[in-house]
Amino acid sequence: MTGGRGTRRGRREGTGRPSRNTRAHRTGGLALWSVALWLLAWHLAAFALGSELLLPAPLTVATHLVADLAQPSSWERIAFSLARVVAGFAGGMAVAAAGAALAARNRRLEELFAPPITLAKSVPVAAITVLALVWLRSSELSVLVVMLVVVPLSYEALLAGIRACDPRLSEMAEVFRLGWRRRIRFVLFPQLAPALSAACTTGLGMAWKACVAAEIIGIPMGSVGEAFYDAKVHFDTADLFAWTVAVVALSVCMERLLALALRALHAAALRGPAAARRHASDAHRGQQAASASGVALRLRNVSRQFSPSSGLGAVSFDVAPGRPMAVMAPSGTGKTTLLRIVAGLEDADGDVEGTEHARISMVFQEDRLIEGASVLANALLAASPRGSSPDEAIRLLGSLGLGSCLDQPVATCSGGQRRRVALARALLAPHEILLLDEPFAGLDDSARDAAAALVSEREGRACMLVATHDRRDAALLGARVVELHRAREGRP
Ligand SMILES: Nc1ncnc2c1ncn2[C@@H]1O[C@H](COP(=O)(O)OP(=O)(O)OP(=O)(O)O)[C@@H](O)[C@H]1O
Repeated sequence: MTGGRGTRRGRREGTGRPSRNTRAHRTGGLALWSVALWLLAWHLAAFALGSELLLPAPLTVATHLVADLAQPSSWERIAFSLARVVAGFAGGMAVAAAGAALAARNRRLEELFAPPITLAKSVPVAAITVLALVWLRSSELSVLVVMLVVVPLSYEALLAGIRACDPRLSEMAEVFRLGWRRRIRFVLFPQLAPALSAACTTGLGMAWKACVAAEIIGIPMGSVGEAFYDAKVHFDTADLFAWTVAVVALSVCMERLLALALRALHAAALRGPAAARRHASDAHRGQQAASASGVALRLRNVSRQFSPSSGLGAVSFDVAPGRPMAVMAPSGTGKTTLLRIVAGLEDADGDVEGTEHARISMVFQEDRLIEGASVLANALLAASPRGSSPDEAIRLLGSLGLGSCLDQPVATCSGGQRRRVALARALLAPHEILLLDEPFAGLDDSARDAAAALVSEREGRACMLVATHDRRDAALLGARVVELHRAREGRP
């Protein structure tokens, strides 16, 4: 069995202090020694120049900064500009997210958005600011300028992120009919998190730059930009540097806070249904996921031609509830294609009856798990809150030999463990039709026997269709066998 290996890996991942590499990664490479070295270089340069007007020393700047921050009016300035940065950033992110979601669905919309995005990317901040001054008061100006800087950056990062999402996970969500909350939380958000994080951090850094630049031009009263302007006209270079340091510190702090918040949100999202374990009731004990079925699956002349030499040849058979059917054929004959047709993921010629009102559950050819989520959260992903309880999931996972790694992220599980998680998810999802594509691939003999026994015991009333290369699987599940034939040109 492979459980031990996975558990050890899980312990490595799950506990202990972060490694040096992780810590360096989390600080974004801003190591203390490096900052100290650059401060020293600044100090030496200021000493060599010997002119406070041209380049004040770091200590002088620090003194000015402390003096500035001791005045309540400085905090009012910071609050004024911060509010505009936050408003522009939030508005920009919202516009970018909506635009990217629309553009990802429709190429025409992407083409429509391309010119304004290119324009917003290439027009200088100063030009936008001067133009915007024609329409807006200087106090509102920075919100618009920040938005115009944040939108193109975030739009492109988010669009690339959406495009990189795994369509196989979307199919999984479709087959299990996951509600929109679970889709966003488990399918979309974990995949988009890196793009979202990149968009947020670069967007926020640019937001401060754009806001201060707009304020230096528009000079709204009581803003950070006005402080910059005042320092400039009074040749107070030290004050200019002090405000620059304040803005950089604010920008970096906000960036870090946002990254932390996103990481926490990501972790919380993936904890998912497993958290419900604490509140599990025993009310559902012994209840089976498969509903009383009565559904019969009828296939008549079902075929799918992908090319003259590949696809599924015409096939007709019935699957009655409680009478499993195994489709067997050499590799490339169309077993997966047939299961995908029944699941509604593939168009086909011929008739498929019995799926219209039936709920379908499936073990896909690939595991299609939510990588960052735990074994238990994955198993419960498609379970109905009113159907399978966390207690039932824990018992089922225990029967499959996964009792010791319930909280382990599936990304750290072995191939055989992952296969059993995918099987548990399919068994716990409410269904009348169960489609199993090579369900025991990667399992050793004893794990295969145990898994097959569990499936037979639980699925007494479901319509079960299994694709396999192996006659033993059919025998273990007590399934009748239907042989498939390869599609031939001109003869489906
Ligand atoms: N979307 C597709 N576009 C083009 N050809 C496809 C597509 N899906 C499957 N095929 C082709 O159809 C044939 C049947 O594929 P399928 O995956 O259904 O076979 P299989 O019997 O499940 O094979 P295996 O046992 O290796 O998984 C293959 O030749 C495959 O290349």
